[in-house]
Amino acid sequence: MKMHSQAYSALHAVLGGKRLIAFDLDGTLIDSVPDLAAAVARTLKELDLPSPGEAEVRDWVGNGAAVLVERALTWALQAPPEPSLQQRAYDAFMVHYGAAPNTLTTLYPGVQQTLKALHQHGLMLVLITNKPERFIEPLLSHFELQSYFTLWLGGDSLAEKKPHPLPLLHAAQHCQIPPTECVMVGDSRHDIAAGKAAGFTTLALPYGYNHGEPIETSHPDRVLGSLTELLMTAPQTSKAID
Ligand SMILES: O=C(O)COP(=O)(O)O
Ligand SMILES: [Mg+2]
Repeated sequence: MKMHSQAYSALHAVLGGKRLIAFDLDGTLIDSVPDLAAAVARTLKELDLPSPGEAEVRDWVGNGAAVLVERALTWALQAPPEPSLQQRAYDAFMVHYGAAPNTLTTLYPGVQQTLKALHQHGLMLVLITNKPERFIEPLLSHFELQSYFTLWLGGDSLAEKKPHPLPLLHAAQHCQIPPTECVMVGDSRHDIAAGKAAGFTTLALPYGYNHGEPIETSHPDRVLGSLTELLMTAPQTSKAID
């Protein structure tokens, strides 16, 4: 057990000098796969195709709704879908998910408390997800998180989505904060790649959706055990980056 005098503020160690934190949504703040999987299952059933389970859908999340639907169809057909079927399935998925985006979805532990504390600490918080923009506000509002965010961007808000750095650079510019003072917090290789390309510090969470790969393989600046590690005063451990 380390002495209290050796304790350090993880908030300062991780976020010292930082002014903007960009959060990913699915797999970082919310465990949304149960509702995504239910919407995918309804979509495929409607098309008389076999339905995948949550475990499959978990590995398909990360590149937005169109790619999720395309992966589900490719799995069900064992071949890439024709464009007309892809469009029908996408339209059906948007209706099904839009009708029930928060029935089975839960917040990960410590999310509310961490966002509130960071916001009170004066950090600018933005949300950058690959989820279609129309689903963001209903989810944030359901979980009472929207007041913490200055800006949110979906996968269809701009011309490019993660892993492209555009949404991150757009957020930094919107908030007039240089990328060197910005952090990207996410669960997938797309968050880490976008963060690195934008010149943000990258923090990863290991519990989300990363196509079945450990997030360490994307070499984030630091892997957190949970979001609350951004706030805790903790003894120095091997997890510190420098
Ligand atoms: O919708 C997705 O595919 C992933 O969304 P995320 O960027 O919030 O993880
Ligand atoms: Mg994610």
